[in-house]
Parts: sequence; structure tokens; C-alpha cells
Amino acid sequence: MDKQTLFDNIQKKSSFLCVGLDTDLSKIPSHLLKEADPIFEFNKQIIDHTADYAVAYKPNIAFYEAMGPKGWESLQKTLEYIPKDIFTIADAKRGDIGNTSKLYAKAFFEQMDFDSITVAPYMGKDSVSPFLEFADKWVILLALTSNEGSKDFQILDTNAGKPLFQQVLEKSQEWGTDGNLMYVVGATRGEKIAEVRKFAPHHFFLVPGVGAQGGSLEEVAKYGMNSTCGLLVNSSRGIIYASAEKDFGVKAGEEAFKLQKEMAKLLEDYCK
Ligand SMILES: O=c1ccn([C@@H]2O[C@H](COP(=O)(O)O)[C@@H](O)[C@H]2O)c(=O)[nH]1
Repeated sequence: MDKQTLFDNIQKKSSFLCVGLDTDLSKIPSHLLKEADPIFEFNKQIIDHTADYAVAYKPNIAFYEAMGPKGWESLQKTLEYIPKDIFTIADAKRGDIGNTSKLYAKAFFEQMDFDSITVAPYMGKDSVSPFLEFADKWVILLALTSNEGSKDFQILDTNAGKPLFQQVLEKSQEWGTDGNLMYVVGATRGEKIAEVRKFAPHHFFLVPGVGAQGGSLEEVAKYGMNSTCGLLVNSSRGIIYASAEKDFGVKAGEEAFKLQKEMAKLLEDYCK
């Protein structure tokens, strides 16, 4: 999917919501456990009830990998079930020496047909470039993440006299463009999002951290939105575990709708 199509979808749905499919067998309603593929059954209902409000879905690969071959099967079925006009993100946080990265890219872009993958930047250009060689696919590079530990390295000054996240943003723009490279920026970072935006004015940001992690959607839009929206805001647990009962799909849909309504207003206010 190209950048214009993504923005068209955002405008059509008045939404920049990404629904995180972090599906955990120990958290899904117990009546699903008798199904042959409980994970897929859960995801199917979540997708059915949220697809009108979402412009992206983000399965976190850890939740599927942890289940072995059956997990990969559930992931593949889920990916095929997501409507084709909705952007898909493999939240895999990969990145290795070049020949290994190339195979990670083949796994997620060819074996599976994800639109994008999250990549860790810390092994440098040759670890990221293989992912950027695939037409119509995106790399989403970790810049300033939502977790407490992001302070351990990402905000520290480098030899170049700038924080590491800034160095990541500047250097990586020599490798890719705003048409194939996005950045992960945590919703929990508040005003810092404006700083990140300064160094990547035109790129899309994947923003996890609203909902269960307590980030503010209003602040994300205020500090991070640009003229093509430039944001995909993710909520996983806040949506998919809104209910642990048989009505989990309906409740997930209600949570997604709440966020979409807020997003419609924020697009009017800040998408300029
Ligand atoms: O900085 C980051 C990068 C990735 N994540 C991932 O996003 C979701 C958030 O889930 P919630 O349940 O909405 O908190 C999850 O898959 C994380 O691994 C992140 O949170 N922060």
C-alpha cells in the first residue's frame, strides 16, 4: 500500500486507528477454547467488529511465535482474513546482519504478505536496507519507544551531540523515504513527540501506548499530526480485551468506535 492510499483510507474512515492483535490464549473468553483454532476465531470476531473503524491491524508476532507451528498458522489465517484495503503491520522487531535480514524480509513480505514490519535500527544500514528493497512494503523503525526502558539508550546523547533517537531518525532517512519508512514513537512520550516530528516532518509514525499504557490520544495528535495525518495510533489490550465474555467482539467494536470518534475530531483540529 502506498502513502497516498493510506491517507485516503484515513480520510474515508475519519480514523487513524490501528488495532493490535496481541492475542493470548490465557486471556481470550473460555468458550472459544473448544474451537479448533481459538486464536483465529477470536481474531476473526475482533476484525468483524472493528474493521469499520480501523485503518491498520498489528499482530504482535511474539503472541503467535510463542504457540509454535499452530501459532504461525493462526497468524497466516488472520492475515488472510483482514480486509485487503486495511494496512497490516507485522510487529516483529527484526533486524540482523544483511543476509539474515533479507530472509526475515522474505518471511514477512513474501511467505506472508504483510504491508510492513517493525525493525530495530541498532545494527545499522545493512540490517535495515534488505527490508527496504521490497516494492510497496514498509519498514517501521523503532525511534522512541513507549516503554520505561527507552530511557536507557534512546534519549542518551551520542558522540554527535544529539540523542540516539535523533541520530536514528536522521541517519535512516538516508536509507529510505517517507514512502517506505515509518517510525515507532510511543504515545507515552507526550511533548517529546513534537521533537521527533521536527526531525521527520513527513513520515508516518506508528504510535503504541494509548489504552492500557495510558498515553494521551489528544497529546499524540497535538504534537505529532501533520498534513497527511502522519499517525497510526495503536491500541491492543484496551480494545481486544474490553470484555472476557461472549460479547467480547461487540465490546471491542464499541472501544474502537469510541477511539474513532475522538480521532475524527482530532483530524479536523490538527490535520492541516
Ligand atoms: O514502543 C513500543 C513498541 C511496540 N509496542 C507494542 O505495541 C503493543 C501495545 O499494546 P497495548 O496493549 O495497547 O499496550 C504491543 O504489541 C507492544 O509490544 C509498544 O507497546 N511500545
